[in-house]
Amino acid sequence: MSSVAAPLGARTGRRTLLIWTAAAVVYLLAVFHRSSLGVAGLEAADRFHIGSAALGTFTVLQIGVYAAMQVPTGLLVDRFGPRAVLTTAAAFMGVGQLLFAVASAFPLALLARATLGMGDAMTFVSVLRLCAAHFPRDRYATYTALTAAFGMVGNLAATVPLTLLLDSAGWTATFAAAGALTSCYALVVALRVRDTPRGTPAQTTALSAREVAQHVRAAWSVPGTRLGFWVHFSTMFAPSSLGLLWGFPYLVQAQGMTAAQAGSVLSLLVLVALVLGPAIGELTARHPTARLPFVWAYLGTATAVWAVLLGWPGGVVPKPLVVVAIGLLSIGGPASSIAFALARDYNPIARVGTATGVVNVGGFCAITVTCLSVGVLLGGNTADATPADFRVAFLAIAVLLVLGTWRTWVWWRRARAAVFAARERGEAVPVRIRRRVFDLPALPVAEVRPERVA
Ligand SMILES: N[C@@H](Cc1c[nH]cn1)C(=O)NCC(=O)O
Repeated sequence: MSSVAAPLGARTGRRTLLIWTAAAVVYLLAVFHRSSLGVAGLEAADRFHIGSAALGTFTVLQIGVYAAMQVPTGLLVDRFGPRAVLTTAAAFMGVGQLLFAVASAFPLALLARATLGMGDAMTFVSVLRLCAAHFPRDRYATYTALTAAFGMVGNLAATVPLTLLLDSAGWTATFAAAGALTSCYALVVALRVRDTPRGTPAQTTALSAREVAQHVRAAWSVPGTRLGFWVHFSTMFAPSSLGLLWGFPYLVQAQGMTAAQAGSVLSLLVLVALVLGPAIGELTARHPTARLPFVWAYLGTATAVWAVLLGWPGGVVPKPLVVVAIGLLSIGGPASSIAFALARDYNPIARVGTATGVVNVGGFCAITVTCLSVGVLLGGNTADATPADFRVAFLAIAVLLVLGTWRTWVWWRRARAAVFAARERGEAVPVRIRRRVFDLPALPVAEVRPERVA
């Protein structure tokens, strides 16, 4: 299958940038809606008469729905194109938020958040599929990172601006306005977004039920996709789990910070990602061979950070060290975007949506497992948890980090072996790498099917 994306080194036109911006705004809205409970948590507890455990259910449900929807989303976007899926995503998020605005009972509110989660789930993969079609391969990492930066802006909008709106306009008006605006934006997407550059054919494929399974299997069996899955798994879950659920109680209850201090420290997760993300995207776009060394540097740093946080006697760490630790962990968000460049590089364009969905499952599975495990290990009563309790509960993060690092190592070596084998067959490979002492011995050529390496 050939790629009809723009050629390498091609200039990006104004029209392409407008199409991408219209699509990336949907992701900005998705992250805004996703994060909106962060500042509305106390009000939600009051409104739905629920405690902190039930409040956590909102987050776990939303992230669980998101993870479960990634492969279906990838398939949908490969079948119908990003415009149709993004339009549906904006409509889902709008309806979900409108429902949340008027819900006064917990079950209805859960349904609203699940609807929102469905829309959210359809967004990022669609925007990246659009990037793959509109930008040359050597700009993909840059636009992936810039798309992620739009998300960070959405996250920021869900902090102080949303707090002010909630304070002045109240729950129903605020969420109804956010929902209505998002529903209307679905129209903008339908009218403005184009799946492919002008003059190029559609890149969608209709598949039978049997072919759907083959399509997913084909994406999953590519060593580059599998490496992306584990890179995403290992890098993104810690900063996201802290930002979405456990960071605030950890900083307040285990580290003795005030609510305001904890909020400021957690805002580092967004600010560092916003500033460093595009720089990391540009660096890895220019130097694809730096992708995995960067991931290893992050994983080494994260291991050291957790060793300090969890190994500190008594569990109460000096505050400046906590700030540095959170700052370093926040690099995991931008580092996780490297995983999408791997999916893009090692899959044909018609399968990039599905491969991106597969990769995105990695991080969100790890976030779901972390959020649930930490809650279970804390014993359900977060309000009474001590620093020692948090140390035990956060061991779940250490376990997932070790698992993710090990699998990344395994699939890195396999992906490199596949690249060497493809090169020996005279095929074009996306990165120029040299054999190292840690590389696997050369695979028999028959073990690496041609379509595994683009
Ligand atoms: N790579 C992340 C996004 C990110 C980048 N910088 C900080 N976070 C990702 O996988 N996003 C998917 C999503 O739907 O948010």
